[in-house]
Amino acid sequence: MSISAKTTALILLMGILLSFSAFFIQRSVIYPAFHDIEVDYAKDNIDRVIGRLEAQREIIDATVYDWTAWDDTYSFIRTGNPDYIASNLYPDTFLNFGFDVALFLNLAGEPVWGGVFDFSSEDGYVNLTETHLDGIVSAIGGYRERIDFGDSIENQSASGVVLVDEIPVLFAMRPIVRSDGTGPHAGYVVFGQFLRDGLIDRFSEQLVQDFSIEPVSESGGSEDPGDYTLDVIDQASLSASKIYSINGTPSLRATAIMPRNITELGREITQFGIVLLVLLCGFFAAALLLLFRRIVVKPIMSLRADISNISNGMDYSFRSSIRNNDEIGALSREFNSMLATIEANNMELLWLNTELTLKHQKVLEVQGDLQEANAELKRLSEHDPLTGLSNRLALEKKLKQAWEILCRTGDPLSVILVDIDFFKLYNDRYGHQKGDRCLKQVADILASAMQRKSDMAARYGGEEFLLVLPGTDAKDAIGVAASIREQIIAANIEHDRSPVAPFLTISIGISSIVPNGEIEMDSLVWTADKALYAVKGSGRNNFRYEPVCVAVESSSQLLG
Ligand SMILES: Nc1nc2c(ncn2[C@@H]2O[C@H](COP(=O)(O)OP(=O)(O)OP(=O)(O)O)[C@@H](O)[C@H]2O)c(=O)[nH]1
Repeated sequence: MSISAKTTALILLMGILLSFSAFFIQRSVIYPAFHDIEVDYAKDNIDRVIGRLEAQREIIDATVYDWTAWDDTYSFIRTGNPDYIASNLYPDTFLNFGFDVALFLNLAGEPVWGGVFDFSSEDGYVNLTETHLDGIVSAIGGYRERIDFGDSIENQSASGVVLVDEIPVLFAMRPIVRSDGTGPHAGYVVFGQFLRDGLIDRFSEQLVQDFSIEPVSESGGSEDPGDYTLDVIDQASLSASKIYSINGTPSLRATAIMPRNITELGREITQFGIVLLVLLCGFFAAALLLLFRRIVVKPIMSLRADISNISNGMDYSFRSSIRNNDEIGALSREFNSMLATIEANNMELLWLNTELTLKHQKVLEVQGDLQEANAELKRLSEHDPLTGLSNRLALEKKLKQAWEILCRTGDPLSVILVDIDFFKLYNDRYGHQKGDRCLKQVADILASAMQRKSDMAARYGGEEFLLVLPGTDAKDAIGVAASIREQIIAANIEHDRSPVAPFLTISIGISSIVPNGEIEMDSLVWTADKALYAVKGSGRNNFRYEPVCVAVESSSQLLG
C-alpha cells in the first residue's frame, strides 16, 4: 500500500471519526441541552397560562371586592327592593365587565337577584338565567363556608371553578359589608365568567400561546398541583400541562401545545454544522493530500527514480537533485554523501583490482614457470638424460603400478631385458662419446618398439635396458623381442671388435606372468635376467623366453 493511499485512508478515517464524534456530541450533549431549554421554556409558558387564569380570577375578585363594600344601599339584599334592582341590576351592567354570572345572595345563600348571560353571542347577549341560575347557586353554595368572617375584610373571599352545562365558570365570592368595610354581613356578591373557547382564544392571543383547559376534580387525582406534565408529541411539538389551583383547590388543567422550535433549530444548526464539518474535512483532506503529494510523495518518488537510475546504470557519479530543507532533503544529502563514498571506494577498488590483476598475471606466469620447471623436474627425475628413456626409479614405479593393476584384472605382464653385446669393447674401440651415441641409437629403437601407451622402455643399467609390457603375453613379448633384435641388426652399427659380428648385436631375456598376490614381483625381472644370462652363455645376439616358475623346473628355451 502506497504512502498516498495510507494517508488518504488515515484522513478519511479521521473524517469519519470526527463526523461520528460530532454526531455523538449532537445527540448526547447538544440535543439534551436544547431539550432542557425547551422544557424550561414550556414550563414558563404553562406558568404564564396559569398566571393569566389567576390574573382573570383576581380581576373578578377585585371587582367583587369593589361591589361588596358599597354601603348601606345593599339594603335591597335584605329587603329585596324591586325598584333598586330594576334601576341598578341589568345585563349591560355586567357586559361592561364581561362577567357572565352575577349573583346577589342573602346570608342563607339564596339568590336575591341573579343573572346568567352569554355575552359571546354576536347577536347581543343571551340570557341563560332561567336555565343555569339554580345550578350555579347550588354549585357555589359550598364556597360560602370557606369565607371566614373573622378574618380581615381583604381575605374574606372565596373563588373557584364550577361546571355549568359542561362549561367551566371562574368565579369569585365575597360577603357584602358596609362601605367602611365593617359588618354586619348582609349577604354575598358573586361574579363569574364562562371560560368559553372564545375567552380562552383571547387569552391565547394575549399570551401568544395556544392553550386549552379542562376541569379537574377537586382532589386533582394523585398529581401534585405544582407538577408539570410534559409530553413530547412528536419531533415538532411538545405538550405541557399543569393544574391551576385556587386557594389550594385543584380547579383546572391547562394544557399548552408548543412547537419544538428550539430543538428544531438546534437540530438544524447542528446538522448544518456536521455537514459543514464533513465538507470542511473533505476539503482540508483533499488539500492536505495534495500538499502531502507535493511535499512528501513527489520528492520520495524522485529520489526513488534517482536510486533506480543509479542501480541500473551503476553510475555512482550521479547525484540526487533534491534540495528540500526537510527530512527528505536530509535523506537526499545523506544519499549523495553515500554515493561519493561509494565512488571513492570504487576508484580505490578499481586501482586495487588492477594491481591484483597484474599480480595475478605475475603469479600465473610464475605458476606456469613452476609448472614447466616441475614438469621438467619430473621428466628429469623419471628419465635417463642420455637416452631419454625412463630411468630406474620410474621403471620400478611403473612395474609396481602395473603389477598391482594386473593382479586385479588377471591380465599378463611381460618384461624384456636387453643387453648390448661386448659394449666395453665398443667403448674401447670407438671411444666413450661414440659409445654414448650408440646407447642413444639403441634406446631410440627400443622406444619405437613400444606400441602401447602403457608400455615402457627404461634404462636398466649401463648398457642394459628393460622393457615393461603390461597386458602383453609371452608370445607377443617374444615377437617384440625378435623385432627389436632384427632392427638392431638392421641398424648395422659398426662394431669390428665384437666376437659375434662386425656390427652391434644385443642379447635379450624375456619373461611373462599373470601377476597374483602369491608371486613376488621381482621374480619376473629375475627370470628375464636368467634368460638373458642363458642367451649370453649360448653365444649372444639372440633372445630367450623364460616363464616364471617357482615350483617347477624352468622349461626355458633359446629362440631365433
Ligand atoms: N660410453 C658409455 N659406456 C658405458 C656407459 N655405461 C656403461 N658403459 C660401459 O659399458 C661397459 C660394460 O662392460 P661389461 O659389463 O663388461 O659388459 P660387456 O663389455 O658388454 O660384456 P658383455 O655384457 O658380457 O657382453 C663398460 O665398459 C662401461 O664403461 C655409458 O653411459 N656410456
